[in-house]
Amino acid sequence: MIEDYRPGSFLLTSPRRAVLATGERQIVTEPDPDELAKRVTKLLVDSDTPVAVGALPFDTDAAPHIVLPEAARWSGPLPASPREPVGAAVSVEPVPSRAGYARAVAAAVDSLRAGELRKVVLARSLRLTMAAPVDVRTLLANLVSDNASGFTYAVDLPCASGRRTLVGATPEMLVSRTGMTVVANPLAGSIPREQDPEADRAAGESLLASAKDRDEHRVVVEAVAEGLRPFCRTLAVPAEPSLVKTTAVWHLSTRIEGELRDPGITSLRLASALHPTPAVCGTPAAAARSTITALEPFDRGFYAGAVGWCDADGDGEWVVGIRCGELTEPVTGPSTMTLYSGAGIMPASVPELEVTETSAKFRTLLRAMGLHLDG
Ligand SMILES: C=C(O[C@H]1C=CC=C(C(=O)O)[C@@H]1O)C(=O)O
Repeated sequence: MIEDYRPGSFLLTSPRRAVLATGERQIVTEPDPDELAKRVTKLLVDSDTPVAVGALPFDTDAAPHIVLPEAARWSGPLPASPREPVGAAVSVEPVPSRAGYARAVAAAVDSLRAGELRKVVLARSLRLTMAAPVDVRTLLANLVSDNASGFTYAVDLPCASGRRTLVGATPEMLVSRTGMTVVANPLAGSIPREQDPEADRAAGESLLASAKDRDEHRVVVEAVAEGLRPFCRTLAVPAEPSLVKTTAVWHLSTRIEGELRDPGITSLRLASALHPTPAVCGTPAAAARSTITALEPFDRGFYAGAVGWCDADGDGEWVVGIRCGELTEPVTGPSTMTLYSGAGIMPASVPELEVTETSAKFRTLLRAMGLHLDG
């Protein structure tokens, strides 16, 4: 299926299936969640378009980008393929610097200890100026090969001229709806993987035992359960997190499953009810958002948003838009790829460890691009 990806297409793969959508019949940018879900469902029911695809930005006041494509098709999980080079970077600019990020984390820890906040997620970026155009199809194939148990995606984003594409491989599913069954799988609490298998296992176990990480995780599970409860007749929330791993990091994970009260609630409506969870924002959400605005020197755009699809029955799958880069291809001049990586900050956070954790998270994209850089 990846062979058929073209610039401008939408692709989302999961361990169960992949969806590829091409062309744009209509774009919906309504920010109100109820209105957005209603409008998209009406367009799907009134047309022969099988699915709507797209992304919600991090900022819930900003416009979503939901597309009714010309054509869409599903396949089973995508196979791994031989790795191919993607392209070299001529310059790499960390924004903020690693030291600047450590200072922002220290400032957030001060606010957390003062009791204004319970948790906040702070991100940093790496701006890569590319020596040659990036072949997104090859990048996607490399991401799929490295992240068989994750969700690889490419979304075309609104752009005044040239092209902007969000590309990534996230381990985190925000929410899926299949008939009356709703599943959410929040992740939060992380530790970098180790090369040595014994040390790697020990790192995972230390994460599972870490009080700071379990608190950081609990905040997200509580918010997701609270967000789903009004829509669900039943909701099963495991008391204990489990471990999941990507090639770069271990995470704490909790799979929540519920049964919908009302078949009219679509996967898109559920996604916008949950987004942004404290896995990307914090608690309380409004205070966390102001802290993010004050401490991060960039606009997140669609990083830490949601990416997914919704069909005419309301079924669909939405993932958290992390472990990604935003590729900007201007009409003239070099392409840039801005990678984003964030970490949940708690009162017990140590700034240098959050720098190391965000470095490890950059590796998902750096590795798939064939770049051996220490972000
Ligand atoms: C915000 C990111 O990760 C989130 C998801 C899983 C674990 C996280 C953590 O442990 O900090 C983050 O909350 C990111 O990768 O940019």
